[in-house]
Amino acid sequence: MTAQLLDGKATAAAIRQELAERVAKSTAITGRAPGLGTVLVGDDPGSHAYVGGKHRDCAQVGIASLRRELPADASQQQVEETIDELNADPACTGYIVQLPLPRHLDASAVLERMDPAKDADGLHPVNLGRLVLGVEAPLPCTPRGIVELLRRHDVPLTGARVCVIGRGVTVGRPIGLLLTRRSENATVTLCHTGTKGLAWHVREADIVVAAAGSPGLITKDMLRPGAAVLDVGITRTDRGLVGDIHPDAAQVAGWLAPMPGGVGPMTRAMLLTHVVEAAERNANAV
Ligand SMILES: Nc1nc(=O)c2c([nH]1)NC[C@@H]1CN(c3ccc(C(=O)N[C@@H](CCC(=O)O)C(=O)O)cc3)C=[N+]21
Repeated sequence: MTAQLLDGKATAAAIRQELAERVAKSTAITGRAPGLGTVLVGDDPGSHAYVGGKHRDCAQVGIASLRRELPADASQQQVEETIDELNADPACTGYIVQLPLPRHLDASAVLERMDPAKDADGLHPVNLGRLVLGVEAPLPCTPRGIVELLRRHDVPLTGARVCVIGRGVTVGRPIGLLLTRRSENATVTLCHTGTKGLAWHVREADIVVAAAGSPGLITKDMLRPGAAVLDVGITRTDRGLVGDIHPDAAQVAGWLAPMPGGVGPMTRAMLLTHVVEAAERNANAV
């Protein structure tokens, strides 16, 4: 067997087309295109590349770009002033603070200073709290992108056994909250570096979400034949970008979201979706 493709690249392109129509409508009502702000501190080439990709996506769907770039030695106060400015700017519909921030900065204090209504990443503590409570809010982009990718490929979620590997705040920690909502109704096991018998947990799963940042961690012998496998890991090596799923896994999996071309483009599409949803809320208030 060779796995069917969970094609994040094509799915994200389809979502961008849908969003372009919605942007045109909300812009007609409010008289202003939605704007995505990005706050980028320092000169990490990876971060610059990611932020560049987000603004390319914006241009495609008619969202304006508000780029804020600060030097690697920017002070906490400088970063917080940038946050205050975006909170107050009516041209900024939603924004993100590109993570990680340089180590001398207090990232939690920066995130908490954001207006939760402008949180395009769904990572503001108020919005994460709303996710726990089941109150509507922008969702973390990668988990929402994963659910959307599975839905659009008709991978069944109700009753599915999902094994998540990794407990990071952007993916592993929140995805269980999405997938165990009544509307998704999956059963989720969260594995991490302290897990005993990882292979056993993975083999039980109908859906495997690998978000550990450990290259080639999930091998074909660990998988239940036919499982849907999603690669969320990205590690930069001298061989280029390497995911958490070993390439051989495609021989056993029923579905595969590869890296690149799987979850990454979906994450970006969900970021745009949050900006459009915020713009539509603004248009409804007109
Ligand atoms: N506040 C914040 N929000 C984020 O969402 C955020 C962040 N900080 N910091 C870094 C991580 C990483 N991340 C990626 C998003 C898309 C791709 C993506 O589109 N990847 C392409 C390949 C890109 C390439 O070739 O470099 C793909 O998988 O096909 C990758 C990584 C978002 N992050």
